[in-house]
Amino acid sequence: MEVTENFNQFTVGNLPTLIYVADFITNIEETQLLNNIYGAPPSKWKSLKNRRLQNWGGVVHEKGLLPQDLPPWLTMITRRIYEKSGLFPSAINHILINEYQPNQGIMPHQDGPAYFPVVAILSLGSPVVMDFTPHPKLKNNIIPESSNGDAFVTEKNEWKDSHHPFSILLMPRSLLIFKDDAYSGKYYLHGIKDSEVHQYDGVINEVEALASSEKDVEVITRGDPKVIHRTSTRISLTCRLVFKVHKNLFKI
Ligand SMILES: O=C(O)CCC(=O)C(=O)O
Ligand SMILES: [Fe+2]
Repeated sequence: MEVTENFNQFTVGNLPTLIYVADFITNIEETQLLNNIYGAPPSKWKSLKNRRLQNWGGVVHEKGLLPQDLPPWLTMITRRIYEKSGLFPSAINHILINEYQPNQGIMPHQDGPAYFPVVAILSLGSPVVMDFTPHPKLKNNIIPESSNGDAFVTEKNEWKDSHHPFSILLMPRSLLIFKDDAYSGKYYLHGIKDSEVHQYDGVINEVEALASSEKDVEVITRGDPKVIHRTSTRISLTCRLVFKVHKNLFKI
């Protein structure tokens, strides 16, 4: 599937295919989303070792999705991503909402096999740097994590010659979409460091990200080194499509 003309202008880096859209939502929409997320019943949160998450759209199993209707405050966003990107073959039906404290992150991983291989991540709150690392050659250290069907992999410093590590700065209200090599666990893992200071020297989208950052300027040091001070919580919405949807639990 081709990126819509509308979104083609937002591709960043040299790799197929990363798209960074600054200010995909407004400040008001960001506040409304945060109100809805924190207004959800406390039981909606699941605590992991290094972050909390909410799962929306149903439970992802190896064999597909046991679907649950998405609330309108989420479909308002997923419909916009679906329509503007042109990258999903049908409507987005699964959203993982991750919450990170300033000293929390997500270890390098590839997204699970149940998903159509395109992911859209909407960022709210504190900026962070996401790192893309070439997949380790050694595959004997995969640690499965059951919460969302994703496979997590411990870090190694080996990579294929043609694929080098790179990073991307994720500002609040921005949308990141990646697919192809950047998505495929064969080539890259993505992760976020669990440190309160993130260096953004050399990120592939520095110009695009900083162009819209006036009001976030207090957390960004433009000197040497270029760093972000993560002073507040970050929330991300990981929006994906699970192709196989099971209407009936007992047929799985
Ligand atoms: O929080 C993020 O930006 C990344 C989340 C992620 O990679 C995932 O949920 O699989
Ligand atoms: Fe991921």
